[in-house]
Amino acid sequence: MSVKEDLRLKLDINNVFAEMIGEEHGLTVKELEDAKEEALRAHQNILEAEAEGKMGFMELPYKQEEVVKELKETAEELKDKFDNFVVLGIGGSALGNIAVQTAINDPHYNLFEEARNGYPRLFVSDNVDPEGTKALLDKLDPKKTLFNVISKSGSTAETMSQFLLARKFIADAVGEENVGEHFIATTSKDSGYLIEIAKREGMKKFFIPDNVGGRFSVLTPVGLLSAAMTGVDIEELLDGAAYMDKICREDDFWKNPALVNGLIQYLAYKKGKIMNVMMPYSDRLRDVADWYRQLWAESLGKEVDRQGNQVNVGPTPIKALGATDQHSQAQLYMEGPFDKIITFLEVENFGEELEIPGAYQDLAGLGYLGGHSFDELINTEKWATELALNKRKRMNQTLKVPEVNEFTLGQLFYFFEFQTAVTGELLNVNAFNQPGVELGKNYTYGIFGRDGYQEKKDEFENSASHKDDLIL
Ligand SMILES: O=P(O)(O)OC[C@H]1O[C@H](O)[C@H](O)[C@@H](O)[C@@H]1O
Repeated sequence: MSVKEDLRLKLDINNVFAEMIGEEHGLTVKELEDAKEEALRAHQNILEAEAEGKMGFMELPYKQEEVVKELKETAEELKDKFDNFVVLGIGGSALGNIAVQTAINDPHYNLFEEARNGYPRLFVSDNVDPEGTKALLDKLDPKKTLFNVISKSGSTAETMSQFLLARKFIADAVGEENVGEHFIATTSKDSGYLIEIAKREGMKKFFIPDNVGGRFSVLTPVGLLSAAMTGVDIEELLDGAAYMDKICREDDFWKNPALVNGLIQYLAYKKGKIMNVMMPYSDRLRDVADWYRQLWAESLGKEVDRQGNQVNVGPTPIKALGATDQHSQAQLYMEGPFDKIITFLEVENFGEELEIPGAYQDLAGLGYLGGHSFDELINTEKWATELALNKRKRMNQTLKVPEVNEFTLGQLFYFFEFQTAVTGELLNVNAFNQPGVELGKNYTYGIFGRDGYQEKKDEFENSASHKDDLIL
């Protein structure tokens, strides 16, 4: 067995079957068998769309040699020049960066980390809360700070507002003429304002392929630059994705976990499991669940199907963290409505063997802990939760991650992206647009636009939908 085989993700779907959790709430193997042709058709459609150049995310593991070289050179050149590397982006232009950072560099990654191993500190600023935004700038020495503005559209209000502020912050410190050296733009090659600005200011630029949507873009320079700047092995990330891609191309249904799971998710949804919980038992995978939430929600939550019929479909993704949320969410998952399918992410080997010291042997309810290790404890808690869910007839399954590293993380990203495409096909929706979000963006623009902000705000507040609001 090669080293890479040792690192292959394993999907354990036993606990979705009726034999395990009961006729009424589970799926039967026959149901999957009967529907497997639908999944294979979905698979075929995806491969055909890929051949037409419409599935950009599937090209990423293979077609980025030049980009990877440039990313690595850039990181090598700039990592010593700057103490701080700040990503300005939102949604698909932020969540992947955070997920990589938490998984590979620091399981407790947050905005205020210390510098490590000669790499700059990474900050990801993905909101426009005035206090948070100001607090971040207060932490930075502008002369030692490099911003990476990420926006595929190049016009997202939150990101561009942050950019305008960051630009002034830098210009005030180093002068207008040097602004460009403190910014890298990651955007579409030829649409939107960011590319125009990048050219004007002489910024370094990286591009997001047109056929890769924001939420599928973690393995483009969107996610790869901050990874490279902080010492993550980006080639291993892409190798992991390529390895999973091969598995996802398998046209024997039962050998293709993305097909099997895409179909399970679809059938579960049809059976009323409209809530989709992702629960890693691992701090490192905490933000993968957050990244997945956007992927699943924006891809599958749709008003119309491919033929334009109103359908209003979409499972609601929920993120949880084991064991923490056993003490917050588990009660609902165990006894609440039968409307959930839970996916656990289980890590087989943690990087740390931490023993629980033995003491108080005379106290039976405590003495049993000593001598075990924390990795035994967290996984035992996961197994116990799984058993309790089975006893309550709750559909659940486990994706086993041999260990968390770049190669397995690349597999995880790719697996979920492919599975999302499959479930989108089965739901007969376009998994690659987000018209609902665009409407909100347009309203922001309409209200916030240059002229008459106050009048428009008053009009909005007095509009019919707000008139009857209860004022506390
Ligand atoms: O990268 P940008 O164009 O700035 O887009 C950032 C985000 O904007 C919207 O909210 C879209 O629905 C997301 O899919 C996207 O990731």
